[in-house]
Order: sequence, then structure tokens, then C-alpha cells
Amino acid sequence: MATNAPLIMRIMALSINTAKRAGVIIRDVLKQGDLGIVDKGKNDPQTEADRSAQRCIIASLTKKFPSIKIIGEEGGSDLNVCDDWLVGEQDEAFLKQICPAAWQDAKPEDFVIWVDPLDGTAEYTQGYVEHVTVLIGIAIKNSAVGGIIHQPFYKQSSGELGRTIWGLKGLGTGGFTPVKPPAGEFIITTTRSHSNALHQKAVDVFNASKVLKVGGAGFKVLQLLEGKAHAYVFATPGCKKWDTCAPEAVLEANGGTLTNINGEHYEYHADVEHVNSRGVLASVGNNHKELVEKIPLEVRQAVGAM
Ligand SMILES: Nc1ncnc2c1ncn2[C@@H]1O[C@H](COP(=O)(O)O)[C@@H](O)[C@H]1OP(=O)(O)O
Ligand SMILES: [Mg+2]
Ligand SMILES: [Mg+2]
Ligand SMILES: [Mg+2]
Repeated sequence: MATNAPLIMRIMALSINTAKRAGVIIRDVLKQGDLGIVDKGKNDPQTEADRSAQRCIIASLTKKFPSIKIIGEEGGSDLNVCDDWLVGEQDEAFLKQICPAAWQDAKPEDFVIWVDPLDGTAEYTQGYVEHVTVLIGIAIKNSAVGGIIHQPFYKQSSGELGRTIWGLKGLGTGGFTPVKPPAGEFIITTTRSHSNALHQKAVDVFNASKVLKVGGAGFKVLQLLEGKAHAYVFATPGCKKWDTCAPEAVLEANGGTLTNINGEHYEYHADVEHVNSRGVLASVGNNHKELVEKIPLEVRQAVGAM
């Protein structure tokens, strides 16, 4: 069964276990205490956990799927990793599911895998570890189709640390229970570390009943999926394709929508520009278009020109 399953199913099943292994690395680096922080730019830190988790993920996926294009946030990594970091086992429970017909015949050259080994690095270095996620996004022919969002520091009721959420368009989601956000309120989730005056203007026009400021694209989309917020607004460039590919796929597999602030989907082919230059707008209801129209034209024009 496992080796005969369609490629997308095998990639998803290996990515689930690889994201979990990366989560262990992220917890271990924090435990050991020396984060090895390097500044890549303004408000853009990288730690030993980002570097090591990326090596683990890319080495494992490359070994099993050598002809598939993989793009990771931390650039070209040394893939000569210890055996302990090489994940070869696929998640068997995931493989038992039926592959949606649309993806059954996808070939290696149709795929791009977008890897954010640690989303929410600023929050990781500041102790907001529950905002941290590992993101593995799977694009087929330009579109975000499948995604894994692993939360290394999520405390399960059993006491176990970490949980792994997946989504595949046409199949659905797993690893959590989707909840609808409360009716009669409008709660926005947004950045806590990359705001500016223009972005704030876009948030303000919604006149939200509550604005949650949290780190990471993965964590914000989880808040939408678990009914903590109605919309995710990020009206500034800065996040990249590896930040949105997995969250977009998981959210949309559950009926939500993730686009730029003009309501257009991003493209995820191998040659696309990495920056999401027109920000992010994500929602769970069926009023995405209305939300887009609320963002003032001057904000949309200014974000597009940044
Ligand atoms: N200006 C920026 N420079 C670099 N990364 C950014 C920037 N803005 C957002 N990001 C990435 O998008 C994620 C979501 O942004 P925010 O938390 O501000 O809403 C951040 O955790 C960060 O990912 P990462 O932590 O993987 O570098
Ligand atoms: Mg980063
Ligand atoms: Mg990120
Ligand atoms: Mg990252």
C-alpha cells in the first residue's frame, strides 16, 4: 500500500513525521540554551533551531524524493546530516486515506515543497514558544495544495508536548478539531512584531471587536481554524511563500480562504518571487470578498508599491 500510494500522499505522510522530528530539534535547542542568533535583516532573526530543523527536513525529503524541487527559508543547507535526523518512515494512518482524484497523477516535476523550518522565530527567541510552528507546504502546478503545521510546544491534555495538523485540498484536515468563530463578533488576528502605520490603518477599518497580536503565519491560521479569530490581516510585505504555502493549503482544505490583500491567490511555482509583496488576508467565513473591499484603496496601492 505505502509504496504504491500516489506521490502527494507519500510526500504528505513523510512530511508529517519529518515536521515532528524538526519539532524535537527545536525543543532541544531551547533546552540546551544557546540559541545561536544571527540577524538576517531588520526584525528577521535566525537561530540554531531554524538551521538544524531545516537541515533535518530538507535532507529527509530529498533522500526519499530526490527529483522534487524543495525551497527552504534558510537557503542552501548542508544535507549531510546524522542518521538521527534522517526521517524515512511515513505516517501510516495518513496513507490509509484515499487520494483525491485531482492529485492522483501528479508527477515529480509538478511539485514544489516550501519549507519554513521554524515560523515565529522572533517569538521563539522571546519566550512566546506556543506561537512557533514548523511549516511544510506542498504546491502542485503553482497552487498550494497540501500542508503540515506542527506545533512543537503545544501541550496536549495527555501531557504530551506537540501536535501535528495537516490539510489536503479535496481530502480535508486532521490532527485537530475545527471550530467556527463566535457569531456576532469580529476578531482579527495579526502580527505582533512586524506592524507599521499603513498596516495599522488596514486593521483599524474593520472596527474589530478584538485584535489578537500573535507571531507566525502558521499560528494565526490555526487561530482561524480553531475559532479564535474570523480574519488574519497582514497589510505589508515581509512574509514569504514558505510562510503561506502550508497555512493556505490547510485553511482552504477546511473551507477558508488565504489570499493577498487584493483577494488574489499567490503562486507557488519554483521561480516565483519569494516575498508575498501584497500582504496576506485570510478568513474562515464566506465573506472574503467583502473583507477585501473594506481595505482602503490607498492602503492596497501603497502596499503594492512597497
Ligand atoms: N519583515 C519580515 N522579515 C522577515 N520575515 C518576516 C517579516 N514579516 C513576516 N515575516 C515572517 O512571517 C511570519 C509571520 O509574520 P508575523 O508574525 O509578523 O505576522 C514571521 O514569523 C516571519 O517568519 P519566520 O519567523 O519564519 O522568519
Ligand atoms: Mg525567518
Ligand atoms: Mg515564517
Ligand atoms: Mg522561519
